[in-house]
Parts: sequence; structure tokens; C-alpha cells
Amino acid sequence: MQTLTVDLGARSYPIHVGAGLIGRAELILPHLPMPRVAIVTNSTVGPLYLDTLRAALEDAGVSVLPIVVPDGEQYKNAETLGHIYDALLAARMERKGTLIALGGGVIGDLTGFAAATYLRGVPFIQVPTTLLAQVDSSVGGKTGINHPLGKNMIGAFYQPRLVLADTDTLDTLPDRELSAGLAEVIKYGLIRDAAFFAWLEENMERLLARDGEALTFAILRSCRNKAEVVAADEREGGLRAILNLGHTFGHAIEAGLGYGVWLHGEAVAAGMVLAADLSRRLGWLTVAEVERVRRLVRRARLPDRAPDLGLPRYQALMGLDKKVEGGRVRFVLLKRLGEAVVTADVPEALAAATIEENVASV
Ligand SMILES: NC(=O)c1ccc[n+]([C@@H]2O[C@H](COP(=O)([O-])OP(=O)(O)OC[C@H]3O[C@@H](n4cnc5c(N)ncnc54)[C@H](O)[C@@H]3O)[C@@H](O)[C@H]2O)c1
Ligand SMILES: O=C(O)C(=O)C[C@@H](O)[C@H](O)[C@H](O)COP(=O)(O)O
Ligand SMILES: [Zn+2]
Repeated sequence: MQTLTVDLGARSYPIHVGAGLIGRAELILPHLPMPRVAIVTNSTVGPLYLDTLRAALEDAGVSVLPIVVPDGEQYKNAETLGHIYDALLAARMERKGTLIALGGGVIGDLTGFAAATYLRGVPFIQVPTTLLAQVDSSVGGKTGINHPLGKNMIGAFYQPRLVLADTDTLDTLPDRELSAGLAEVIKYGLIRDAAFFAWLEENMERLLARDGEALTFAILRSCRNKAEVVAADEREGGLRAILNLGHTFGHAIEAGLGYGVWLHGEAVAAGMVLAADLSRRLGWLTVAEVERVRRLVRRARLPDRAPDLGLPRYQALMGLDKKVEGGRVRFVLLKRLGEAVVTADVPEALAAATIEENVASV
């Protein structure tokens, strides 16, 4: 097991990464104010991993309330959140009870927001079981739910007490989901870690083949990048927005197609290629550099073109992005491979051409 820390003063927390961690209650116990937890999971992950986690905790004297919600991005909404509150209230979960998110980013975001709001805040722990959740969503405290008009529109910054990333859980992850996680991994290389981008170009096949050493390296390197950004700017006053590379286009794709049609990582992958192409149009990246981005995305078995929703629909959806200021979309773009910038100074015609020249019919 290897451990990193998200450095947030009194709210700092560890990220443990390694094999077989779900069965190790001793890693969780120090973070529980009282021996009572609710494990929130879904109908896919529950049958795979709930028993192991539950038995480990119960054997250690912890009372466990399982809450199983339906699986899918389309359930990351107010209705599912309501079911979680209902179950917590029915079981009289108290303020010192801890919520544990067992699953991917959907479960993590939902459970984190439930924890931020139930009784005005109870402790929570992330046990991420997808690559995407292990490299990104379980770290940093962005929690929330979708709105039909836009992704993650309702939420809170609320940090977990612990992130427990058991790499064994990736054994059961479908290939498509593994690739989706690789999108956010590539993101770290593009925004602030050129050496990691080059490493990914060398090692993409090992990652796709689920080589344990390569995956663990990529998870730790990604978490280290994210932890450093979050420690510097927890609530996205500035720097943290670079973690949104590809998301302005990507969130428009997810909401525009309907949640769950394209996976989050797939939409972000196409969005990053568009962001790279827009950066080229602004004179920052070369054609060859955009091709490097496109090639790596394709090698990760991810889409490098966006679905053709029509330009007006893209513009309307992107106008709802959380980074919009004074009505102007703020784009996360690339000055070079390994350095992101956030700018509203983008001629509308260039953004429009980027979309129109990078779409493919779905
Ligand atoms: N909070 C953040 O900082 C942040 C960062 C990135 C993404 N997100 C959010 O995370 C979500 C995407 O997360 P995701 O990609 O993990 O999707 P997900 O949570 O939908 O999980 C993907 C699929 O894999 C299944 N699954 C999970 N673990 C499994 C396992 N070990 N074996 C087999 N199947 C497994 C799930 O049931 C689901 O069907 C989006 O809602 C996105 O907006 C949040
Ligand atoms: O942690 C962050 O900050 C991120 O932006 C990480 C993203 O990968 C993630 O998808 C996040 O949920 C997007 O944030 P949002 O504020 O655009 O909803
Ligand atoms: Zn994301």
C-alpha cells in the first residue's frame, strides 16, 4: 500500500492506494467518530464488493447500514439523493455516523453531497472502485448531482476523511470504463505534467492490458497532481479550474445527448481534443502537438470527435458552464503540452469553428 496526503490543514486526509484494501477495516476505523456507518453503493458494485467491506467492518464491531441505489449517471439526481436521505432518517443515522461511498464517481458525488447536507454535515469516506474515481472523483471534495439542464449543477465542496483505493476492484471493471478513466489520467499530463504525458505515450498499452504496476503508477501520479492542485485552491478560486480541461465541451456532450449515453470520460476525452484544437487556433499548440493529443486519446480507445448536436445547442449548453463569468465562457486551454491556462479571451468564431470541424455524427 502507498499513501499520499491531501494537504488541507486540519481537514487533511490520506489517500491509500493498493491491493486488497477493502477488507482492511483497520484502515477505516481511525476515521470513524463512532462505530456506525452507512455504505452507499449501487446495484452493480454492491453484489461485487459490499459483502467484503461490510464483513470487515462488522467483524471490527461497526454497525453497517447498506444503501443500494440504481446504477447509472441518469440516477445522479435529486430523486436518488432523496432515497439516500430517506434511508438515513429511517435508520436514525446520527451526526457522528459516517457515510461510505463504495463505487465509481456517480456514487462518490451523490454520497459526498448527501454527507455534506444530511444533518448539515456528517463525516464521509471514499472507497472508489473505478479507475476514474481512483484517479479523480474521490479526491478533492467536489460533490453534487446533475440537473436536466447541466452537469453537477447542484453541489458542495465537502472533503472526505479518507480515500481508500483498492486496485483489486479494477479487475472487474469493463474495458469501456477503464478507458473512460484514462481520459482523466491523460488530463493531468496535459494540464501540468508533461513528463507524465510522455510516460503515457510510452505505456498506454500496459495500462489497457491492466498491468498492475503501470496502473498503480498512473493512479498515484494522477492523485498527486490532483492533491497538489486542490491543496493550492480548494474551492476553485483560480488554479483549480485547470482540472476542468475538456469539461466545458464534455459536460455539454453529456447533457446534450442525455446523461449516460456517453460516459463522462468519453465526453472529456473528445472535449480535450477540442480544447487542444482551439489552443492551436489561438497559436499556442502546433498541428503536431494536437495530433499527439488526438493519437493518445484514440490509443486509449476514446473518442476524438464530438457528437454532432448542432452548433447552437453546443453554445446554449456551454453557456451554462459553471466557469461562465459575466456571460462569457471561460475555457481551459493549453499553452503547451503540460501547461494549462484559463481564458475568456476566445473569439466566438474560433470556438464555433473548433466545434464544427471536430464533430462526427453519432
Ligand atoms: N467529484 C469530482 O471531482 C469528479 C471528477 C470526475 C468525475 N466526476 C463524476 O464521476 C462520474 C463518473 O464516474 P465513473 O466513471 O466512475 O462512473 P460510474 O460511477 O457511473 O461507474 C462506471 C460504471 O462502472 C460500474 N462499476 C464501478 N466499479 C466497478 C467495478 N469495480 N467493477 C465493475 N463495475 C464497476 C458502475 O456501476 C458503473 O456502471 C460522473 O458523474 C462525473 O461527473 C466527479
Ligand atoms: O476536481 C475538479 O475540480 C474537477 O474539475 C475534476 C473533474 O474531472 C470533474 O469532472 C468535476 O466534477 C467537474 O467539475 P465541475 O465543477 O465542472 O462540475
Ligand atoms: Zn471529470
